[in-house]
Amino acid sequence: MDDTAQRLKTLRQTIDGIDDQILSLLNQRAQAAGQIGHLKTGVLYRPEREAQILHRLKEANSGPLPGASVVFLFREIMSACLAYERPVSVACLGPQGSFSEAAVVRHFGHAAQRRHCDSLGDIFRIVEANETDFAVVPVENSTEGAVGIILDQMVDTPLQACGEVMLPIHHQLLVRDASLPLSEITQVYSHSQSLGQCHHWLDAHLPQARRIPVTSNSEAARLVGNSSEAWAAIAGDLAAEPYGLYAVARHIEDQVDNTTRFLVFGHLVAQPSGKDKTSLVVGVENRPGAIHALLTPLAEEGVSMSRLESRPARTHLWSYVFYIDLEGHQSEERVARVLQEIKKNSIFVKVLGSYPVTVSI
Ligand SMILES: O=C(O)C(=O)C[C@]1(C(=O)O)C=C[C@@H](O)C=C1
Repeated sequence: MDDTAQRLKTLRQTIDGIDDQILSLLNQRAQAAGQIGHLKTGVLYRPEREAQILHRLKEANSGPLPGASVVFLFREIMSACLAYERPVSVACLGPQGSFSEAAVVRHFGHAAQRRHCDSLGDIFRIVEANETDFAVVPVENSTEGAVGIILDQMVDTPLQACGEVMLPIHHQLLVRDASLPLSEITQVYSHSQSLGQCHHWLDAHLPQARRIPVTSNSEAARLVGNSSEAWAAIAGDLAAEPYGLYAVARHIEDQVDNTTRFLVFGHLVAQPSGKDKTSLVVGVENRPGAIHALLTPLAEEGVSMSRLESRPARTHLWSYVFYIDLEGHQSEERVARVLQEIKKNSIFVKVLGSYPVTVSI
């Protein structure tokens, strides 16, 4: 055996020894999680605890593994431990291969059981009926803005927002026959948001193709996979393989940092994690200075606002509701005082929930 082969053998023995230790520790961890599970009632998932664990390990990490890998690995470890206690079930826009499914996996790990829904309209209903523990829904995209139908449903649902997910969105042009020239594609299918996010690329490369919006990107991939027409779908990587499609153009989104923010909804009220956000919907009178009065308490209490979005109220013509994200948990005194003041200056307030800020990877 030469010198290199000997060194390889020794290093692999070292790795085998480490793997044995990791395996034993993982099983000890799963057992501890199982014991915690016996002390709880109802849903076992605890978003604030998971966020604290990920923040702590990311900060404690001295490398050489990057922080993103540490977060990814421990997310999966917690996912497996939670599944050992009892698997969590999550509704998302489907079919298989959607960005919503990618958001579920990014937040809950691969052990989460996914329930694919045909339309955004079904998703809240499924969780409200206790058919799944949680729902993950898209609320805004960095290129296309708010997802209106979800904003409207957030006002009506009795569910609580208990988590957020930031997902980088990279679009691929998917076809059944990889030799099909782009100039022969007659129709391109995708969710309307995704068609909007690839608008310039489509103008430049597929000017002849009709753009057809469907309920989700993965539904577009499914349609194209089932047809022998010269059609294409715009969807993410996850949607290619299940429907026998090939990516003939990659990263076709107009903005390189295209990101979608999702919220997690469930019956659970997330406890403070130390780094939280609170989302609310507020209706104000249509009078001069109403918004100013609404926002003044934020400045006075030093509470930052990370989002302010207006949307027509469906009850009166030309009146608006505002979607506001505040930094902090509603149980913090200064946030509670701000909410009190906002209530005084508005027609109605609905606190959608407080939840840990997404742990970036
Ligand atoms: O600490 C708990 O409450 C646990 O159930 C353990 C654990 C973990 O694996 O660390 C598992 C699932 C929860 O979502 C949070 C944490």
